[in-house]
Amino acid sequence: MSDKNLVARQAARQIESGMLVGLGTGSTADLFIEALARRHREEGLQITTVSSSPVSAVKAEQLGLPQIAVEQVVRLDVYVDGADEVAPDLTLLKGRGQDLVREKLLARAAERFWVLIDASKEVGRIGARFPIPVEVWPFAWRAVRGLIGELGGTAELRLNQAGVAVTSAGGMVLDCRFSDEPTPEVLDALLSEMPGVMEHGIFHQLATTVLVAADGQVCERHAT
Ligand SMILES: O=C[C@H](O)[C@H](O)[C@H](O)COP(=O)(O)O
Repeated sequence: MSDKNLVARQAARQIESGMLVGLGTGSTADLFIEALARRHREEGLQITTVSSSPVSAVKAEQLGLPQIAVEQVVRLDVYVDGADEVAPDLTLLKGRGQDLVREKLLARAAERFWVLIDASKEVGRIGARFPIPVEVWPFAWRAVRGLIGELGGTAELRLNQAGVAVTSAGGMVLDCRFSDEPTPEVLDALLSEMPGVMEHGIFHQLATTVLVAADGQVCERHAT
């Protein structure tokens, strides 16, 4: 079994009947959805789910998981998702996919936010491997790119085979790099208050537990 599958199953085992569970997006979240659906089907686990993306919503529906719409959510018991990078203080980088707005909304609304990774996602600081995704209103992308430049960064408009990549919330994505990088805390605050920004991929002080799989074992890291 792959490390991703192992960590997904371990997280699914920790879900209890009666919970409202947020479903993340991505290959690891997919494996968690499958493991959760198996428990629902085979063990009668009684849960309600809410999805962070249309893709996860379709998958949950196909597997028979009871769902509510994100519009109905005020608080949820646990949000479970993958990440692209995890720093030692459990700051995350997310958003290689394109569903940041709902992902962060659910992560913030959750009592607990469990992050599922294999050891390859652990980094010394976020931004070490991947650029920081900043989701922008389409009309604002050049202006935001200018503001990123004023912070000493560079921003590249994300493209895909169809041309410009458009997120599930209708935004465009600037993949940003900072040579003289401010701390994640400072960058989080600066990007969050920047006009034209819908959301960004720094998840600071949101994760409560990171489950890390390596060599067939899972260990847990908890926020302090
Ligand atoms: O927007 C995408 C999400 O942030 C994913 O959770 C992240 O990219 C990790 O994806 P994966 O589990 O496929 O590595």
